[in-house]
Amino acid sequence: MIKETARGMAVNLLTRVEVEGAYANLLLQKNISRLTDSRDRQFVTLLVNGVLKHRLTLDYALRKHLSKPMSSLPHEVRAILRIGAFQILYVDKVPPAAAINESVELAKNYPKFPGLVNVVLRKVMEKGWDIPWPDLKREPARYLSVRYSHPEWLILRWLKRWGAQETEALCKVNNEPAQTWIRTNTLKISREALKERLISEGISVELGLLVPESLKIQDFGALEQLASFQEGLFTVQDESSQLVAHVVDPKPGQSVLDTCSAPGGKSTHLAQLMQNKGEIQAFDIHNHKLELIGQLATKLGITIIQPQFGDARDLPGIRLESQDRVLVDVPCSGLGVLRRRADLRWQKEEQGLLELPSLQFAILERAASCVKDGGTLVYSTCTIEPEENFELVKKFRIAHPEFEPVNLVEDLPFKLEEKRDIQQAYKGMLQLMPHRHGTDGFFLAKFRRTNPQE
Ligand SMILES: C[S@@+](CC[C@H](N)C(=O)[O-])C[C@H]1O[C@@H](n2cnc3c(N)ncnc32)[C@H](O)[C@@H]1O
Repeated sequence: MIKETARGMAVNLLTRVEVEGAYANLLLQKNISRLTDSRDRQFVTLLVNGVLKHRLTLDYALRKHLSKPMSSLPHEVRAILRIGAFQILYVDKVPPAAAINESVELAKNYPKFPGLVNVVLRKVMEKGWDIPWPDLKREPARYLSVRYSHPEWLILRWLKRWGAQETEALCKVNNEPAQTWIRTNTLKISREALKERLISEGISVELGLLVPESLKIQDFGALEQLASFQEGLFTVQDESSQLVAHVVDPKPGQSVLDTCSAPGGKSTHLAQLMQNKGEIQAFDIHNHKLELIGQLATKLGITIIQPQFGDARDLPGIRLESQDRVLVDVPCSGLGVLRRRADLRWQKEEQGLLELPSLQFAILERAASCVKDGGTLVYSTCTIEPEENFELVKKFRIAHPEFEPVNLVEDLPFKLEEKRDIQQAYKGMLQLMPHRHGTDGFFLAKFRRTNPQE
């Protein structure tokens, strides 16, 4: 095994991802603390996530300079080449010559390969992006797939729906580094006071524009080590996810049902908005994840959440028409968060996508049955696929005329700018897109149960 410098650890982890099919984020979490310098920890994370995200493009560029197939090389040598090429092509702060020298050093663990690594990476440096690409006009899917490192089946879906320009814009944004957002725990501190506190802890902070609790942070080491984090003054949550609880709009004292709730990001936000008064039944089908809800609630000083083990298609123990507010944050394809989850794009298959809507619909229908007369139902996903979003909502509306859409224009904590967003919001729906809104891809729909006889 290669020595554990930052680059050495990145090679070892990427090899394990490839050979064992291990999850990169879990491997990073487990191993990274062995590096004592926080800059090394950040660098390993950058290399591992960067190589996973850009793997298709990196392999395409490397293959142009290799005389043998990548598959004939040992896994570790492939990882060394990818890490080298990633630094040369994507990381401005590493001089290309340093990237090559460090890669050759790593390759010395594999006696036949330092020469090959040196020659190939020198060519990557010389040629840069100036290599023959597939033709955008003739082979748009292939071009976008290798140029932006996305699976071709996914590009084909998007091209059919949005055309080349919009698909390219989306792919570009998916490859940008994800920003870190946190949510102020307003039960303990105001956003302004938290901002000051974080600045005093050496962190760069910017106020978010979409919701009143969000802050964008930069230049932090390990968040868990900050006193403000340990005191439960905030939790990490993307800004678009923070919108959901505001759209649910629960009031103190109400009964709230969160059908798919682990690890508790939205349940705890709902509790904040309820001033920790009332009752939240938080279901999830994975028992081990329910513990996370309890841990997060305790840390944030929240006592009104009752984690419940159960399938949201059944919701055992929840009476019909008993809840003031119901949130249905369904399991989904996650294709709105490709920027944030480096290897997610390679874990998905089209067949899996096609199977999701029937599960989502079954959950939504059972959840809807729990909404009181006059109560509201919010459906949310972190995807941009219409089958899981608009089309599913349309089917629900046809099957359930007892639910009317709730106009979101007034309900959102920020002002919509684009006409098409406003039109959708009037019909109770909002689709955020990474390339148009700068957020994760996120979908929301809100309905109210009405009594048709009245
Ligand atoms: C999008 S995540 C929920 C995130 C959560 N609302 C939050 O904000 O932290 C979807 C959750 O649904 C759960 N899940 C999947 N199938 C389910 C089912 N049939 N019934 C209940 N929960 C389910 C998963 O375990 C996962 O935790």
